[in-house]
Amino acid sequence: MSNYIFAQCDTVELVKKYDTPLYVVSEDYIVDRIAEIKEDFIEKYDNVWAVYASKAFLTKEMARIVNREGIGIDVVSGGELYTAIKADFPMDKIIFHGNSKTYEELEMAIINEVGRIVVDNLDELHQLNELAKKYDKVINILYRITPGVSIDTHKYIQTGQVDSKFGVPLGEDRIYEAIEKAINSSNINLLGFHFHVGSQLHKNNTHLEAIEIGINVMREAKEKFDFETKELNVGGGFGIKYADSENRKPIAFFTEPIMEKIISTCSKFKLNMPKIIIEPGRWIVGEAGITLYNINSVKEIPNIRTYVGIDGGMPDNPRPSLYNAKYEAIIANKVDEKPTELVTIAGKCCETGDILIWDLKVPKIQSGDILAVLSTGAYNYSMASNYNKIPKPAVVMIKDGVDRIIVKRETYDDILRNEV
Ligand SMILES: Cc1ncc(COP(=O)(O)O)c(C=O)c1O
Ligand SMILES: N[C@@H](CCCC[NH3+])C(=O)O
Repeated sequence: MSNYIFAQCDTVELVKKYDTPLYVVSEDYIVDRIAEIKEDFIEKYDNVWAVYASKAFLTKEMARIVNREGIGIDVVSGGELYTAIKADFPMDKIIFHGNSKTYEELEMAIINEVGRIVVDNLDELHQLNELAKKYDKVINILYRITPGVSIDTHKYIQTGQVDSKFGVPLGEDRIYEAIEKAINSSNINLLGFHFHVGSQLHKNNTHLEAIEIGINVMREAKEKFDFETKELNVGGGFGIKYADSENRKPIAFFTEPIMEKIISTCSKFKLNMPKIIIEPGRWIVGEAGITLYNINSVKEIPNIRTYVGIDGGMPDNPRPSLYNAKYEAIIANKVDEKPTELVTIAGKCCETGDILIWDLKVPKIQSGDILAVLSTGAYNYSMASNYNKIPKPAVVMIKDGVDRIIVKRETYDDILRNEV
């Protein structure tokens, strides 16, 4: 009987060593994805750049890996910025996002000389300019625009539609008022524009539609204010494989048409080519991760369904309950056995909706078996909570078949550390 091998490691042995639930992340996979971005995007075109959207998965070690591989990082909160600082990430390679940044977060970004701040609204611009004056700095910014496109993904992970909390809306010339204000702000250096249309996209048409809209803003800004756009950041959102019916596309599937479209549209309108930035998160790390669980119980409701209770669920992976996200899984200690039954993988929270997988085909299983849920590298550890006072799992990173702990398992005392 053989066990499931992930990133050259026997997952059952990992469980013996580190216990469950356990996030396991392949460094080799992450390095391969970044290498693909370098080869097919960064080295292929002039004046382009990639930053990793760290909200997908961020630890100090992840920031060190991304830095070593030579791309930038996007952060979206003081906490993510702090993690990057503690990992000695070069501050000029950081882009700071966020639709509702606090005064303290803006101040932190300024003091630490973050490379670019993506400004979401005019209140933020005003605060930033005042803070920049206080610290006698000039801040590089991009405006996040809301392109107003329709997006083929779950409603909760669409971002670029007209009715969105993200970015400066394009209706009623709001963006031109914002551009003029930025140009006239003493301590602001407007570099250009950013949009992010949505996440887990398997088609490239939405990016292309948004590019047309973005370049139109560039064109009008040139006409109205003689403003030359130096940077256009087209966001991330490139999809990965979760279910068997999906496939991760090569990065070039997105970047080639993106670059073609930008080059041809800029040339049509006689605009200089700006620096083009992409921000993949999930695409770099999603398939790099799996989660290992112990099966606690197998409960059959005759003629209805069989619930398989595991030692994790919603707190370590909220995506199924939040977005109805689908996952594939295997029984790690029974990979050679034929799937014969259909079961439902139930999380351990006191919550009916805490179901990780509704229908999973498995061989005959029993308590003590190990479940490996696949493609959990993105938005699992980073979205984990302590609901029901459940400690967060450890994270093990694997390189060349050698495992090392990068985040220790939380203890009950860790959960209570700030309580009086
Ligand atoms: C501004 C921005 N950039 C990049 C990303 C990365 O998204 P993904 O992980 O889907 O590539 C997101 C999240 O959707 C985002 O909001
Ligand atoms: N957290 C989401 C995506 C949000 C991406 C950031 N805007 C997910 O798991 O799919």
